[in-house]
Amino acid sequence: MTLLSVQDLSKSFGGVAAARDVSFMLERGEMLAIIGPNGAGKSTVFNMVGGQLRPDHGAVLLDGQNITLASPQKRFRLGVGRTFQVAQTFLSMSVAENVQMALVSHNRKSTALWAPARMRYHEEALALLEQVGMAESADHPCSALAYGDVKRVELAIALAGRPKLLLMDEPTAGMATRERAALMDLTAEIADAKGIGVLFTEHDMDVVFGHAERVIVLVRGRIIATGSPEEIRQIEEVRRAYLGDDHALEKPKGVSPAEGVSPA
Ligand SMILES: Nc1ncnc2c1ncn2[C@@H]1O[C@H](COP(=O)(O)OP(=O)(O)OP(=O)(O)O)[C@@H](O)[C@H]1O
Repeated sequence: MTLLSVQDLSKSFGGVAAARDVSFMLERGEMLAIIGPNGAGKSTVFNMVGGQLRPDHGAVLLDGQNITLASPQKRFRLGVGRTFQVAQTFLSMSVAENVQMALVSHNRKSTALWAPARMRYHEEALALLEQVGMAESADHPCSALAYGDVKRVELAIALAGRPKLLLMDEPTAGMATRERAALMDLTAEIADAKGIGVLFTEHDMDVVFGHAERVIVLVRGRIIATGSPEEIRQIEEVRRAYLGDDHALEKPKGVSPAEGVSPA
């Protein structure tokens, strides 16, 4: 069964139609990017999938279950994980404790029991940190990490909820170019291994064309194209939507989009 099915989602703010009849599907293990110029409606669509915004009409189905009106918390319990544009970690806590908190929360234990919970889920947290290459920093405070490493910890936190679907809002914002490719390679590897569908918005076209398997192009709230990165790059209408940024749709230098960008 299709993991995520988005059907005719529409949302207006006053007179502005931010999303108009947006429909798409996402399969397990797939990396799907939503791109579009500023104000195209990317965040609006993303937030309707995540539950932060209620659509005017249309439906969101996860594994066939209608979650259109479910709260973000309910979606989380059903397997929708999310990372944010600005990483959300507790800086004063250690790397491991941040992941343990997420495990406690996923297992619905009250965070009021946090003191004894410090001992709980330590092994599981370490296993998740191992997956994102951060096990060696388990005891460091998050505040001591480089930003790219914080984003890896955030990925481990999202994985603690055992998501089927991972929503990543501008995952590489604020990161150096090499770190961007490495984070997205890691995400693709984990998504593939665990069969997690990943939906992400992204302004960096190198990231999009190097790491998405499929791309949706939104312009003024409407999907104007869907296809592989190679197909999307060839569509004249898409090129026009990006006029003013002549090189936005060029191939990343020396990289085949099918192979992705190699980690640094
Ligand atoms: N809460 C809101 N109230 C009023 N208008 C809104 C609201 N949220 C979005 N809009 C409008 O809806 C349209 C789509 O906005 P949205 O933020 O979804 O676009 P975006 O593609 O994510 O843009 P960006 O790339 O700049 O983040 C824009 O015209 C925006 O001004």
